[in-house]
Amino acid sequence: IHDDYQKTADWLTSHTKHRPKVAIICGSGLGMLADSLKCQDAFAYSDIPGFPQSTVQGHAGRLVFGELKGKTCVCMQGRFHMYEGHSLCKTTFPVRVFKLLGVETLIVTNAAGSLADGFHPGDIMIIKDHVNFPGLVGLNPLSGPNDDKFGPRFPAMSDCYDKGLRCLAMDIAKQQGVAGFMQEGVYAMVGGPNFETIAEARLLHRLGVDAVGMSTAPEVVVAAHCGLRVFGLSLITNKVVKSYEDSESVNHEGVLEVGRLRSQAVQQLVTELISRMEINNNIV
Ligand SMILES: Nc1nc2ncn(CCNC(CO)CO)c2c(=O)[nH]1
Repeated sequence: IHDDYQKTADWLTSHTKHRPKVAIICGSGLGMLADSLKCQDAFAYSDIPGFPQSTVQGHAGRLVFGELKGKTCVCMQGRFHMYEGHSLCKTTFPVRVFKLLGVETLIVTNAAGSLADGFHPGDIMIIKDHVNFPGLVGLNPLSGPNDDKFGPRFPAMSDCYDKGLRCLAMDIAKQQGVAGFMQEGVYAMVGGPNFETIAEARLLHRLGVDAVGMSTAPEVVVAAHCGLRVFGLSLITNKVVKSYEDSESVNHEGVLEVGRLRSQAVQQLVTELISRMEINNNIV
């Protein structure tokens, strides 16, 4: 289905003059990142051949091209999740399209619940690494015949979150005065759509996971496979319930609320990161 990716890339290339080097995937309640793009060309997912549809509140369903600090970007306002019933090929379809458009760096953002003590709602966690639970049991976007045009049959995943970008992001956070609520940690993907049980939360915590969500890992696996540089961040929207005495329970509205609260800080961090990252002038 390589030509499906190519067909979508060709359709987009014929509908916008923008040739992006950076792609951004906006997580729940973080769609405002696209609003800061200048000279926008925006397309509803429903108008883009081969694109799945967004069905989750807080995920608009628009692909926005534009300029950010002089760098051409493409931004997904709304991502696709396995829990929506999309195949993993579909949830990660845009990543390979971005590769064919000439994108070199992928920035993924998501909302996540925190398991680690010392992580609080409103914190921004730079993703150092992930545990891809669905992938570990074979629910993996790379399953099936390998497409050698994109990458190797057995891709390494030991350095998929670019260290240089993580250091740059932390420096920027210090300069922007937001280091106080910056964290760095391990993100775990669970399938969802239900939130975890207490026993599952305690298991994840025991395994050294710092934050948990229902996305991101498949997109990063596909991005690493085709050689994109990746930076990820999780907006911590709630503390995961780990105690049977705790009456608090999590809900999606609360997740979106924290997104609104921190949207400015996330936007400023990502914008400055994009303006400061070097773009390799690979001739596409
Ligand atoms: N305990 C827990 N708290 C969370 N807060 C946000 N997310 C990320 C999942 N976001 C869903 C539901 O808000 C929408 O994609 C989670 C999660 O997966 N588990």
